[in-house]
Amino acid sequence: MAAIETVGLTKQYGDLTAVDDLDLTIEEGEVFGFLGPNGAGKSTTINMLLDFTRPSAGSATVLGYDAQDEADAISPRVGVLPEGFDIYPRLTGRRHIEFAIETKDAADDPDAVLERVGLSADDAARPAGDYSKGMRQRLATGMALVGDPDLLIMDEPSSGLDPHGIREMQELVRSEAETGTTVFFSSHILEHVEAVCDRIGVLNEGELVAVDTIEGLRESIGGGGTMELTLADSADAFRDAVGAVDGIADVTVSGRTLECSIADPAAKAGAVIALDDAGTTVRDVRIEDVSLESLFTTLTNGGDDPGGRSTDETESPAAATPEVAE
Ligand SMILES: Nc1ncnc2c1ncn2[C@@H]1O[C@H](COP(=O)(O)OP(=O)(O)OP(=O)(O)O)[C@@H](O)[C@H]1O
Repeated sequence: MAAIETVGLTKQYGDLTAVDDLDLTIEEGEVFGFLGPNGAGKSTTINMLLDFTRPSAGSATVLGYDAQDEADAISPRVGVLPEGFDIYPRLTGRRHIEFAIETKDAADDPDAVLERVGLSADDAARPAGDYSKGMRQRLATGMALVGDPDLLIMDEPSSGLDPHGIREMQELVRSEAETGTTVFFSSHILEHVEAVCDRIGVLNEGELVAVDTIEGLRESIGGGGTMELTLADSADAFRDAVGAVDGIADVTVSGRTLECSIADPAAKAGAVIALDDAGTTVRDVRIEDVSLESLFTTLTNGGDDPGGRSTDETESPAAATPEVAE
């Protein structure tokens, strides 16, 4: 059974198609990164999965249940970290966790949950209204983890976290996945997605423009990346030998160094062999894969332009705020 499956899922706001005919399957136990520039439709998709907003067309199942007709069966098994999570300012962190435990009728130990998300006993005793953004994010994550959900849906989980917190979040996501939890998280911070996801889907202007592993995506846009080879001899005499290798393009020479663009990952070994055959010794090799940043830019035509879309934005509800069913 797929953890999430959408078929032709579409959301229209007036003339704006926020999510356009989305077909997506996420398997159980997978860590899936849902990537896209601002306004791409990530939160709208999440809101439809959680029945916070109704699709204009298409359907979705979550943990085998229809996201709209059987939402009551889904919610106890899903942990949600909404974008822009609203805290109750006067309640302590601990009380928030206790509240989540009561609501989900779970048996978690609040202290264990707080520890898991890196909130100390002192922090937990303070009103959440005094928390920093990162502490609020930790608290929201703790609330999402209550009840050992089968599916974690996280909207921008690293928002507000410092580098240490981001690493902890990544470890937490991986350890949840190791226990069989499916993790679906949206982000536009590419490195975070790269660090933890089995696969990513890239949404652009409401349309799914790619779904693959990061490696697969790199290959699909032509491998990419560069290789720098430092030789024992002056590199100029070996430019042609390496340039003749299939999958190597744009060779530039500087002293004993050759820098090659890689169009096919298999060309890396081929280049080293060709240089050896040509009679020189390769002293050092540095490979730089195409960055996820440039991959993202390629897939989203710049990535920073939610424009081209209608501007009749009214409100963009956070996942925490269910929209009145239309
Ligand atoms: N309630 C609403 N009414 C009108 N338009 C909306 C509403 N909610 C979202 N939209 C529009 O739908 C599009 C997708 O928004 P969404 O919040 O899903 O994007 P996102 O990918 O989550 O963006 P971000 O990364 O900035 O959070 C945007 O153009 C947004 O303005």
